[in-house]
Amino acid sequence: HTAWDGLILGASLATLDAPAGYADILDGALAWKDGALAYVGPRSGLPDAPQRLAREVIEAKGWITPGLVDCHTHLVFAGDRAREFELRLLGASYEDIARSGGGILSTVRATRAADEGELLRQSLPRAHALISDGATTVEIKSGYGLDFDNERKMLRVARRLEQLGIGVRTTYLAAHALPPEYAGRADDYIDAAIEWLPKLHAEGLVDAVDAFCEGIGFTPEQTRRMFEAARALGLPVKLHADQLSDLGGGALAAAFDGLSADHVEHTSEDSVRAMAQAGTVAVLLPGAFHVLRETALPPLEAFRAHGVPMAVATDCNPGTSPLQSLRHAMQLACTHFRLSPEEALRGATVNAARALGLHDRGVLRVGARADFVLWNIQHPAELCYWLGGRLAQSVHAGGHRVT
Ligand SMILES: O=C(O)CC[C@@H]1NC(=O)NC1=O
Ligand SMILES: [Fe+3]
Repeated sequence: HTAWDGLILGASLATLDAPAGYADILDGALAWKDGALAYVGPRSGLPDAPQRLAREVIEAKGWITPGLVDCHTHLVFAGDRAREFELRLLGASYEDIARSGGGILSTVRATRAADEGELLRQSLPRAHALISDGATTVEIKSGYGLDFDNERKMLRVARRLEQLGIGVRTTYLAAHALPPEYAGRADDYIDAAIEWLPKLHAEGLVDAVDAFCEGIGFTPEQTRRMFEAARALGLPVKLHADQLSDLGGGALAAAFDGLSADHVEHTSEDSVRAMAQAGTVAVLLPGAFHVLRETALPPLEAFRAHGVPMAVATDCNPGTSPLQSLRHAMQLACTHFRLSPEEALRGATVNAARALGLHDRGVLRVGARADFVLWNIQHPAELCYWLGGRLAQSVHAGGHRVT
């Protein structure tokens, strides 16, 4: 279990008889000041920590971990696609549905029809669900608006979810699908999406830029143009890469020093090498793999062999991954991708923060954001073991208790 080093702050005194090898176990006490962790370590050394918290930790039968970071979600959207779920169970493929005007475009129609307040109202329950299962930072993409006003509306709603006390990082994903008004004119649409970007960035609505590089999405050349526009504004990039086929998406993200390449089921070993070279994180999305009944596994051994950090995220979206628990995504990553529970937890904390270009969270250390979760578990592997259930006793973000 020494591989857990650096991940688990420690256990309450009640569980100090935890499995041998948890060399870094402390008595789980911690303190914060102004939203950052001011002290971690034995309770006896606590300077001015809130005694209430110290008592809660020490007397709880639980473990503390860093707050979970969900580094890939589409959680702002209107409507749902339950009917499509039925059609896929009757044999329709995801691509068939997309090509016949359903899929992403049906969510685009619903999202365009909802005003900002309604979009926020429909998105709040999904954000609350992620938080109640341990998420304290959530990445949220646009990509169901596909015109300036509606992409802006989505990004504004994403920013407003910070009202829940969590960290929010926004990603501009106008290059998610071709809207009907640009049917057959993908290059013209990319021109328009590039034109909207600086205006949205000027309003403080964009933290990163993404694209769906796929046969049913955009070409590598169109993706490259989107990325060049991001680079011109100093914005980092990430990519929906090699999800259904190998278009060299992993290498394309790496060529722009991308924060991450996501999905990566069909990513080649050459792309893995390029990702390792660039420090690009591989974001595994086992929810979409599971729901689409995908069979191609991401090149996990290549990621491990080349030292590409692996993150795990929900990809919370109405089509391929209507998943509202990052802990459940961790379970799926272990079951489908054979990640160890330690790799899955690292993938939802340290590596997920890295996939967002953040270094002040995903780990418990002095000076980091005071984001942490107190779990009702006796062993950290339980986070990946239990399907469902409510394991989080309390969730703390930026020095405030959010659940
Ligand atoms: O089906 C949806 O609504 C989004 C699907 C999601 N977007 C993407 O580029 N790949 C996905 O799995
Ligand atoms: Fe996605």
